[in-house]
Amino acid sequence: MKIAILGAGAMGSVYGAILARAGDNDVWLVDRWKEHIDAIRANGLKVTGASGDWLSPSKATTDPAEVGMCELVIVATKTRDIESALTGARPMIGPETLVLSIQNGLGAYDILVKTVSKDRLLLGIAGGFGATIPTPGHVHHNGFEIVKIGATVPDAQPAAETVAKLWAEAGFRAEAAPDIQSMIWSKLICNVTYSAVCGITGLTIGQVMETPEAWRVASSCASEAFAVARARGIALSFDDPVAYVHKFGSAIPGAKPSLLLDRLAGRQGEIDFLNGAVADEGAKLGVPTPTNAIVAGLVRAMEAHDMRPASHKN
Ligand SMILES: NC(=O)C1=CN([C@@H]2O[C@H](COP(=O)(O)OP(=O)(O)OC[C@H]3O[C@@H](n4cnc5c(N)ncnc54)[C@H](OP(=O)(O)O)[C@@H]3O)[C@@H](O)[C@H]2O)C=CC1
Ligand SMILES: CC(C)(CO)C(=O)C(=O)O
Repeated sequence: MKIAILGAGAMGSVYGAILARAGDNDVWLVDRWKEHIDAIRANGLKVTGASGDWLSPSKATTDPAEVGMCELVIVATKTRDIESALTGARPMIGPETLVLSIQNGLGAYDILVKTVSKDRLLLGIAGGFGATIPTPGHVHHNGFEIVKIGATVPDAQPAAETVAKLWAEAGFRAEAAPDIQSMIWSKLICNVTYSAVCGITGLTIGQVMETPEAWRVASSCASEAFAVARARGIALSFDDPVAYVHKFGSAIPGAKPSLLLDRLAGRQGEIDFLNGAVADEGAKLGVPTPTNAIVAGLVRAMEAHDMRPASHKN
């Protein structure tokens, strides 16, 4: 299958590398980060971490016109960049192209449906990867846990199953998700546990779990998000959110959530789609979310002053 990864940062690079390794796929990494793309074009994409240490044969470009029409475009930008990335990606997207978008948090769907027809739109989650780009041309991932792919309308469910099979054949633990709300909220509960607390303190996921004061705040974020999901009528496969997020974190203790990586790099993170979104949903439904509201406020204050967590012992 001809596939473009639109936004080949930390996660997009992992997706592209592994899909390209499968052999049958013609995979392009497309990103506006020239240094990263130039490094891949010159030396290949170096992958280290949970899938081993290896060199991926993915092709890479900053120009969607060089790629041309694709059968599948995987959007792996941050949520706030989806719209502009899709606008620039027009040469890769025709009437038959499937668009699979994989972001953490709430908000991607509302942006995507403005430009992608629902019968070609798939949403996904990737859980337990903890990916970073240590240097241009090199992606590292702490884990290799789960990928779920779902349709937003029943007509697109067969496409979700075909695409999930393609990912599984490439080596991902991937499956089609019959209920995308459940898929999105289950992952959101994990993200809001760690994103803001790590982003504020600079601690890794494992360090938050080991530090009682940090863990109290993190698990309170999880419990509040679980209560909001319940109030929204989201079907979840677990009853104990704290045990659920503890198991999630235990698989990637060394990982730094992307919100922390963004803070360390002085970039705006996804707080509005994570803890901020839980607080907004809670306010609409009358479910108290004081911890999520406070940590979201602190992250926004840090972003406003470009405050970065101090370095700490690992
Ligand atoms: N990192 C992780 O471990 C995980 C992240 N996620 C989620 O996956 C999504 C992606 O995260 P992550 O990979 O960490 O993010 P990154 O910031 O590492 O990667 C996103 C890439 O998209 C690029 N981009 C933005 N806009 C465009 C555009 N218009 N055209 C081309 N490229 C563009 C960015 O460039 P630039 O830097 O210039 O903005 C960046 O290189 C997020 O929603 C995140 O929450 C999910 C699971 C795990
Ligand atoms: C690392 C983390 C928790 C946030 O970016 C993540 O979403 C994942 O790897 O599943």
